[in-house]
Amino acid sequence: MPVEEFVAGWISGALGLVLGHPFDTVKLLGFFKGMSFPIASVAVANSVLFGVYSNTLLLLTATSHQERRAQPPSYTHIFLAGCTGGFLQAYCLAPFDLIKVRLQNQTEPVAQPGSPPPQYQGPVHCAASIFREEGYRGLFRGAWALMLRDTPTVGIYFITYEGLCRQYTPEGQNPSSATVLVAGGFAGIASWVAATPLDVIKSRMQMDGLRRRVYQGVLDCMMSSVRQEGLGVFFRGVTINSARAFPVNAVTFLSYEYLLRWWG
Ligand SMILES: C[N+](C)(C)CCCC[C@H](N)C(=O)O
Repeated sequence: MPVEEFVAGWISGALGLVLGHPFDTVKLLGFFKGMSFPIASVAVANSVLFGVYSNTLLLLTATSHQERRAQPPSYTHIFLAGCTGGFLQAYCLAPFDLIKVRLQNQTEPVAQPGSPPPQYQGPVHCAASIFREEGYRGLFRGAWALMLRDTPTVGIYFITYEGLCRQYTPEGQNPSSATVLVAGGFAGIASWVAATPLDVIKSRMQMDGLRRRVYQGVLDCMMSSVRQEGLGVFFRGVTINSARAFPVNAVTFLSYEYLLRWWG
């Protein structure tokens, strides 16, 4: 199994994250709080995403990444490989994403004097507390919603990226840096716009169970959110998600492409 895609995915994910982290946390006014933990987890997830995508394409089309410019894979194969990558990365990401959401949600904009200390002291303490209070399955709270969010939307991610690259690149050539940046940025926006409805539901499921269980499952969470807040609830955060997605994914794809070219 070619491993360079996993390594390139690892590094490019980390670079993208450094850029995206302030956007990710600004929703909750915490800014650079807890940077090292997301770096590690996003790097792992991105490595799985790109590694599985590329190796699934290899299985489906029998072309390695070096051969793909000369023999471009079909969009159906790109979509299927993307969905596979999205599905498996969601599984690996689930506990890390849960911890991230729990830590971000306890961020107070201004520490209130005399207020009780935060429930979780850091990622390890958070994981241990969830395990103690909610069991092993507690670490996978919201994982279904995460898989539903990422399986189709990572397919959309790679289709958009490849489609835009092909549009602006003469046949058989490598896309220019500008093309990779723009195609990567728009791939990020397209997949995040599509992912936002389930992203909202996923985060609610992950926060559920902290005090008492409110939702029965993904569908129940969707229904009660719509009932209480209207359809607009599915677009909560779509602007900030898109603003974050452009630079993060422009840098992710640029570094991924260049690392692979550099390694041959
Ligand atoms: C599928 N979904 C839209 C959720 C993410 C796809 C892009 C992944 C990238 N690491 C990022 O964080 O933007």
